[in-house]
Amino acid sequence: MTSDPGEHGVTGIGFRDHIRKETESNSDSALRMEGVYRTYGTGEGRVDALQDISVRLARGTFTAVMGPSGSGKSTLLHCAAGLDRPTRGEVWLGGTPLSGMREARLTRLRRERTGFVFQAYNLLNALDVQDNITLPLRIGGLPLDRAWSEQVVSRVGIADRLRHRPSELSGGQQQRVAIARALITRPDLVLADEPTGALDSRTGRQVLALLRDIVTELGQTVLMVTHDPVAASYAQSVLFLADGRLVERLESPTAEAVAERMARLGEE
Ligand SMILES: Nc1ncnc2c1ncn2[C@@H]1O[C@H](COP(=O)(O)OP(=O)(O)OP(=O)(O)O)[C@@H](O)[C@H]1O
Repeated sequence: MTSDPGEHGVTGIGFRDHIRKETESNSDSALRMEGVYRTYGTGEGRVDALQDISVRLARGTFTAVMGPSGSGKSTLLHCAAGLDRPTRGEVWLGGTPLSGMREARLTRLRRERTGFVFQAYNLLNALDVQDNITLPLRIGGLPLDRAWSEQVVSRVGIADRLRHRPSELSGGQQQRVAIARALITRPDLVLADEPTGALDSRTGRQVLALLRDIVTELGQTVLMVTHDPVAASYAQSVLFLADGRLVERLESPTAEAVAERMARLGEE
């Protein structure tokens, strides 16, 4: 059998396959970061907040980010969400590369493709629960998918509170509303920054179980920054940062294994 190395040779096929696979795997991924650096300041005041970060989050996965204070966790979250731009490297959100994107388009993409859950809930008390949940749609001029909205509201367990104001809800209920708001656009990536930081441990665990359930039951992808090894143990994998570098990835973490890694990285 003969073959034309120009058309079928290892190099030609390999290269085309490589490009095709890259494109496919990027759209399979909720998030991909490749060789990401983020440097703040110059000279004496220079801080290398992220150094050579490469990571890929498959859709429908729950990943925690841990590391000592100042290790770059928030910077990683912000670069992943397009809130901050890497100094070097590339970020793909749901297969779309973010570098070079104009600010207005990046803002739109962020509204449509990411959902944020904060420690402090950040709900608007002037609006009732229903309007808080659908606010990202109104801000982004996006249509309401009624079936998805009902599924989300019922899954987070606040269907009987839709006409209440956030101040009339417990902390755990408010965080559930915030999770529903993060999900309403059916984003590529839900970013959670210390989502249980303001909750007692029992309520915190219920919120973590909910985050895990939106991954397994609704197919969402969650990236969560936390200081708490128990919180991290709800994720399917944990990324450990130290001095801006990704130093370890732990699969199927237990709280004990996470705490042990953190102690090694110098944090109690
Ligand atoms: N806008 C900025 N300008 C200058 N330095 C910054 C800026 N943002 C972050 N840094 C620095 O980058 C490093 C990483 O910060 P980052 O907030 O990502 O860490 P972190 O792991 O989230 O910390 P923590 O757990 O304390 O919240 C720190 O040294 C921080 O001081």
